[in-house]
Amino acid sequence: MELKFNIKGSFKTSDDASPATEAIDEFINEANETILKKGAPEGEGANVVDWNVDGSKINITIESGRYVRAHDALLRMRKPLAKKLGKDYRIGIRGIEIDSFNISIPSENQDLGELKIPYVTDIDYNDSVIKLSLDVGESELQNRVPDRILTLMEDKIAALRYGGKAEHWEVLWQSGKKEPKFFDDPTKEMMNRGWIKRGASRGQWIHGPQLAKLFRTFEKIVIEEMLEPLGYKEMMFPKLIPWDVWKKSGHAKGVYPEIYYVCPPKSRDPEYWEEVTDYYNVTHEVPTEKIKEKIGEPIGGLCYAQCPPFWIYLQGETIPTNEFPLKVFDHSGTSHRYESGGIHGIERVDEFHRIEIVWLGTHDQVVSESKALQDKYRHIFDDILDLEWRKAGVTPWFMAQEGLTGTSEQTDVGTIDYEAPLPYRGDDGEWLEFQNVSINGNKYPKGFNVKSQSGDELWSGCSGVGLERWASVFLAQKGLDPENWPDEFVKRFGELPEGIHFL
Ligand SMILES: Nc1ncnc2c1ncn2[C@@H]1O[C@H](COS(=O)(=O)NC(=O)[C@@H](N)CO)[C@@H](O)[C@H]1O
Ligand SMILES: [Zn+2]
Repeated sequence: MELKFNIKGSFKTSDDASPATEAIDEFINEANETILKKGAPEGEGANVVDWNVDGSKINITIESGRYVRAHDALLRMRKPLAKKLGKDYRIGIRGIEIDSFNISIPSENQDLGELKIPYVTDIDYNDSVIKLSLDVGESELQNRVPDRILTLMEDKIAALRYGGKAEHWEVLWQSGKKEPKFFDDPTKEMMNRGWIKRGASRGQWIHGPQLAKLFRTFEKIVIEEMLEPLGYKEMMFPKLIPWDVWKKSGHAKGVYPEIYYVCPPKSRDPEYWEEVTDYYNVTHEVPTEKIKEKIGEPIGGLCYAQCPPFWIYLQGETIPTNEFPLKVFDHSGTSHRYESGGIHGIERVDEFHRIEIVWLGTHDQVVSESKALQDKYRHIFDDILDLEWRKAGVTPWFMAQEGLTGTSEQTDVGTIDYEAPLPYRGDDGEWLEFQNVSINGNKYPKGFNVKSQSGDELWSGCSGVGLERWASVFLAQKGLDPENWPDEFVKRFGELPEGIHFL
């Protein structure tokens, strides 16, 4: 059974179209041979399988497969038919009405669960076919809504077929084994020594002077040993992300379960909020139900991937060829993800600190910049932090964040995860991803319409350095006592600051 479109609709005419029945018959027979086959492979295309004139309505039934889809066929017919009726009978076509629209999709997998898809009024599962009934009008046809519904359904069926295909993962490089200096959970040890305390919010920590200095030393090393020598310039990217950015970065396709949403107040007028402030002042409870009525729709959310908002800076611009490769980085604020349940140490938190590195240029420039960064990272992890670590090729981060698995068709596009063992997890404990380097192909320059004066296709890459993750790995392998830390690191760290003491 093939994919099938079936549409029953009508052209509404300005006058009774019965006198034109002969001409309409001629038109439809010809259309079945010409415009309804144009662009379709041999034997494919659309067919008018039934029609009749009923006063000022020309009722029509069109069937098709994947090529020249029934709704496209209907739209293709409108203009030439109107021309013919206008010229010979002075009858106009006022519009298109859709009485029924069905898409039948062959699929062995039927358990798609309870789906709520816009414009889909019914989903009927019978032997290996999923039949969708759509309730759409002419403007939805113009806006390609049926095609997007089909793509969405085929993605869902494909995801089922791969059975949530395991994430792509292959080791690319591995350092030598290193003797651990420490075997406990660094988060527990840091809490014992007052280096950190839990923040008031879910998955959030407050970093004491010791850990803050560790983070700042990591940043100093990344900037001095890598970003400055490679010519990266610091910028400051926004941390409140509106939907428009996530629509262009692709996150709007599937990041909803993990976003910390942001809703603005409906009014700044203190009087508008008086009921809320009075309620709190009397009860010392925050009336969130009342607040919900007084705030608007979410305008987006807190920073999630850190690089997307940067692209608004370049959006719509053409950049001189000799400016490439453009190289920037940001570490101006926190990222927030509503991570899955379970309390984790600082390895997986809802609020984290990251250096986001972004570079763009031609394909060759982006690939060679990625290699240059990887060389510097190796120098940092081998010669300064003295870590045991490895690199693994994985599903590109931006695909994973759109709910996709597998790898990109574009060669050279992909993400390299940097992973390290945490001795306290035991010999076969899961290694922790502590940063990554990605080549994102043309996705961002295209998504944000950024051009090069040369007209070459622009590519970009990004690398995320998670400071909580670096700290987790470094402290898990080296412990919290600077006398056990590598000299090259201590040289850059200096003295361990005194923390705050409690009685
Ligand atoms: N929940 C989290 N807690 C701590 N660090 C995190 C968390 N999520 C991501 N990170 C850090 O951020 C890095 C990059 O995150 S990512 O989702 O893999 N990639 C991206 O978002 C890319 N834009 C590169 O930053 C991770 O390697 C990790 O170091
Ligand atoms: Zn990024």
